[in-house]
Amino acid sequence: MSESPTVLVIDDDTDLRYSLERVLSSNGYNVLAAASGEEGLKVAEKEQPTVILLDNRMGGMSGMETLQHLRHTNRDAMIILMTAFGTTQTAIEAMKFGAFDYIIKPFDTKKILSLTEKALGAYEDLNQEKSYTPVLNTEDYEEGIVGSSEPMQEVFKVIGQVAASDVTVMITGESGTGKELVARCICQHSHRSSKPFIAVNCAAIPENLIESELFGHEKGSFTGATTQRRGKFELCDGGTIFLDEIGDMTLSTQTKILRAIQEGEIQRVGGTETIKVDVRLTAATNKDLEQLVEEKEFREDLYYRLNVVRLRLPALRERLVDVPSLVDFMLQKLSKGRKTKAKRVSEEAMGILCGYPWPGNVRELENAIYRSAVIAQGETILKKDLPDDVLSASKPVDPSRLGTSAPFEATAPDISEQEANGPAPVTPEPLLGETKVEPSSLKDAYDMLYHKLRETADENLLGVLEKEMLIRAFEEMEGNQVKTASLLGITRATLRKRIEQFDLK
Ligand SMILES: Nc1ncnc2c1ncn2[C@@H]1O[C@H](COP(=O)(O)OP(=O)(O)OP(=O)(O)O)[C@@H](O)[C@H]1O
Repeated sequence: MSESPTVLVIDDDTDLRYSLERVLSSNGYNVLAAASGEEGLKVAEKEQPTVILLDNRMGGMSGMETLQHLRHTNRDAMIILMTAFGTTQTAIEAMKFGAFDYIIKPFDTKKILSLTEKALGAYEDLNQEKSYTPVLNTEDYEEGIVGSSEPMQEVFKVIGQVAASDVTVMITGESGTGKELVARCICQHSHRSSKPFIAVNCAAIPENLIESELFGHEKGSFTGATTQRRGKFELCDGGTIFLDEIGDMTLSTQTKILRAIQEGEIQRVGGTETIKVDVRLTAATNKDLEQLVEEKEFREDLYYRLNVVRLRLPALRERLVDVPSLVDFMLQKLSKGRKTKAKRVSEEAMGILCGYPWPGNVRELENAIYRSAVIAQGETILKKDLPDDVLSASKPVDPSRLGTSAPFEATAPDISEQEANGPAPVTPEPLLGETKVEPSSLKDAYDMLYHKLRETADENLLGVLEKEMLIRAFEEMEGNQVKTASLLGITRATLRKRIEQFDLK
């Protein structure tokens, strides 16, 4: 095979074919030509060119048809469709059938050369980049919850411990961490698994409708109640109800929920009949319920009832080690559903995904992977396919260096079991100094510190850091200003200024 990259021109226009051959070969390409789709397919299969310039309008097999055949015989080739009609439909079709790009005729030499160059670059990226091969525990895939990091293993343990009993489980964690997924998993592993699981997002239902949604209503109980309707608690009898965003309910609804779980009884809106229900409750919130209790916005007795077992889901940035398996799981799901053809991620792209703090957690990762898989030209997602916000904010890491524990911070789920009638202790979120897993290197320590600071301070990061360093250095030097200044590498005068500035006297 020739050293120079091979370009195949498929066009039934002899003049254009000839000029393309001339331009491309004088720019160092090894050029092959075919005068029809049928002929082009034969040459392409035999010669496996890197780039194919394909005319859309040809007698016999059309460009679009040829393109579809080529995608089977020449999977990695970069195909540029040449079309005289630049319609949106042609563009969409061409990309849908896996073209690298398309160009509208007539075009100038510079344009076709630069596009060919670009296609060649993409080909090289695709073939030279090693794809990342994660070590996976595919058993998790069947459960639908992926995570081999220490914090997730703790979560799984708690799920196992609580699933068999009927205790109320309160799931906390940032948005997108998988609270609903965990609630479903608890239900699947309980004796209620054959009964309904119903999820209700309390924040998404208007205040005046939430009670009717949960407990049902009698005909004529309010304007619009034209028939009797059963609510979620009744529909869920024998099963598990998941109340998401429970912190968003009015006090009156809270009272009724308390009765439903305490007495196992409900009343439809506008009704007098007491209906027995047997429902296991799981609930979630990303609000500070303790604060709501203090502000009398949330009933204290309900709070304690809900907190029989409390499960805190770690943010994804606390368990970046799970990113490779989550990505693989997501890609498998997508390709099974035939939504995309991407099957893997290049090593470089995986490094970027593992170095991004994912403020929107697994949901954000899911969206990013879906988008990248749609954009990817071949079976491998490359750096260029990743969303801009991920590319710009990521500090790429070597995925294999992430180890088995969380890189930034590992916090065991916040679980506290209590007897049904006793209050559950409220476990505060861990503080900066309470990180349970040692960072494996100084770089990890800086990463961890940086992300912690980003969570707590919106600006003046250096100022916050400086103050903390100063306090610690002072403690170590037992308040000796000369030694502290020398340790910090500043003059005593600067130290005094900082003491005043940070009010440390
Ligand atoms: N560990 C996980 N493994 C696989 N997929 C996950 C995992 N965690 C979350 N997901 C996926 O991420 C998406 C968001 O999860 P889910 O809706 O359960 O989050 P949430 O915490 O309930 O979010 P919100 O607070 O916004 O309601 C879902 O599509 C879910 O399937």
